[in-house]
Amino acid sequence: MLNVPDNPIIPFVEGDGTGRDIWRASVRVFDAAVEKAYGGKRKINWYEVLAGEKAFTQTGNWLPDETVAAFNEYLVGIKGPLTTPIGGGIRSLNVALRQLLDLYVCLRPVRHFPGVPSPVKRPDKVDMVIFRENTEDIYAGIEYRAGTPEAQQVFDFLHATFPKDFNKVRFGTAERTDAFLDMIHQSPEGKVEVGVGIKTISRLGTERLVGAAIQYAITFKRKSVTLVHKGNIMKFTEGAFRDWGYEYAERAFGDHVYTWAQWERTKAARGEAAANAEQKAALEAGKILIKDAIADITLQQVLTRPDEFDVIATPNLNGDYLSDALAAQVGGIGIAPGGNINYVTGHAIFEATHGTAPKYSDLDKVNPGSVILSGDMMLRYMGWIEAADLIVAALSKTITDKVVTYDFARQMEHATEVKTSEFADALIANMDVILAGGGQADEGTAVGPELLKRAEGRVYPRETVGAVMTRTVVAVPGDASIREVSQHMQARGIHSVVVLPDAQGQWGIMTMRDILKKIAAIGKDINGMKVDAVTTRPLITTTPDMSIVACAQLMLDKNIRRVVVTEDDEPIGIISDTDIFHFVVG
Ligand SMILES: NC(=O)C1=CN([C@@H]2O[C@H](COP(=O)(O)OP(=O)(O)OC[C@H]3O[C@@H](n4cnc5c(N)ncnc54)[C@H](OP(=O)(O)O)[C@@H]3O)[C@@H](O)[C@H]2O)C=CC1
Ligand SMILES: O=C(O)CCC(=O)C(=O)O
Ligand SMILES: [Mg+2]
Repeated sequence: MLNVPDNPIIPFVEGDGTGRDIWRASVRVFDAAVEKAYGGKRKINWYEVLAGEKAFTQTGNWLPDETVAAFNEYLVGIKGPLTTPIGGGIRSLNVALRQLLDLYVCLRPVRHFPGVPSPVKRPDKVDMVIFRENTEDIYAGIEYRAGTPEAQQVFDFLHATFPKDFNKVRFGTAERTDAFLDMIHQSPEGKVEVGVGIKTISRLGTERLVGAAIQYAITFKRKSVTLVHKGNIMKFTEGAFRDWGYEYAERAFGDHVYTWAQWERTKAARGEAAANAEQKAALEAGKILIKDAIADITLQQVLTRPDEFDVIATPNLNGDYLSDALAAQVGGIGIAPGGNINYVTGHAIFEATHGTAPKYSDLDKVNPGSVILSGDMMLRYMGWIEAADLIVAALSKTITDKVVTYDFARQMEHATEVKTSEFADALIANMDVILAGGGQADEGTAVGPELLKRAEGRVYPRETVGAVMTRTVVAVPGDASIREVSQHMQARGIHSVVVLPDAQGQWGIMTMRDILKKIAAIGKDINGMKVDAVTTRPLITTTPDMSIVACAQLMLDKNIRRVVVTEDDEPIGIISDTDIFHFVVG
């Protein structure tokens, strides 16, 4: 757990290209959220450090030592994207920072915000968290340019030591090169031009990454961790990643997980039915399923069967591909946040998934959402949950208000297209609306209240409850502290939460009014009280297909102002008398 002062120094790199516009907008959002959430009690002291083009122009160095030292000293930082030239020039500064600070997890959550346009039918089904290994693999950059003495030395070594393997380098000798040129009627060249890269994946590197993913799944009650690899082809790197992942899961988290490796062993010993029964029992007992998938089919299945993927742990390059591909499903790279984290030392640098998008540089045009949400991740990492919640709630509201940048506007009807800076203005203004209680309920966040099944993306007939209800429900356990939950309700501008089923399996509801009644009865001190103390059970519920008129009658008959909407006995929305009033008045 980090010990964060109220006025922490946080180093930042504004970034190249569009990084400049995005940073200017995002930092205003962060400052406003902290100011509004803590009434001035907390404030971030931003400390600019240089990297990339700005660093080179000012110091002649692309990544000055002072920058690395600052990230090292202050533990938590944030950065904009930095340009990496293709095919030559400097190596990635982004990768260098991850390696220098040993930020071994690249954490990239991918989830859909209601109203965000998407190329898929059910973006709401995408709720995945990518744990990308961040320090190893081919991405680490041990490679040698074709025709250099270094490349030749690698081939000479292979030739001398592993001649059979060397023969697999298709154009590794001048003879083989010229034989092919002859076949296609071209003149011989008498030379070898083959670049070479080295892929390394270690047991320890795999274990710390997979361990972080499983720990995350345990903490946030996720259902599965999928190890995504290309181990059928790269057996001793990606295949080992899978095997070490399974071994570590069983060794370090045996009480919490059930692995497909266990399933295979049981199947071999006692047959498939026994293995299936074992897995079923383990999952029913709340264990997390550790499974694996080969990378190519994964890229198809995250599209066709997104609900089968939850937490994903994967080597570096797969994670790079997967994170951009998945971002597309929930609105694109403009809203794809991330963090590079070392959970052992606590060092973390948060940054968007996207790059510098150079064609839009300095146009005040691109979406700052991904850096804003990276800041949200950073604030959560620091334990400043209230500020983070405020950012997410205001961002969500700004999008549902259809105030969006070009990337969303070009896919939406009746959107108001705004500049990067104007999006930040709208978001900050919405923080006040949220705090005044006028916002929509936000989706549950990773910490605290959890989000229940979502109804986003579904269309219900006019004049039914489904068409009018608030389509997200925040649920809390009955043993949560009322104070903490009330703070969440305040930050999100919501007036009620549902309460997870009790021992009898009955859902409950706690409204702001319930809390007020309690305060009126026992005085202001709600410290130490649990949600259960003011929860009403069982719930009075309706279904999304009930007519608005019938629902209004239900509220009058039962003398209640809010009804929870359920489907398959699970809450999917809440409808209030105010919602019905607004609908009727138009
Ligand atoms: N961590 C980092 O610092 C990273 C750095 N890079 C570097 O960035 C440079 C450019 O890379 P490139 O491949 O062009 O990828 P980019 O991610 O920079 O941009 C590709 C496309 O993504 C869309 N896009 C990117 N950012 C946003 C945003 N904020 N809002 C809306 N749309 C956005 C744009 O799409 P459209 O054209 O459809 O509008 C853009 O043309 C390279 O040098 C690369 O190495 C790349 C990734 C990460
Ligand atoms: O370092 C770069 O330029 C690219 C990095 C990248 O694509 C990523 O981390 O996702
Ligand atoms: Mg990338």
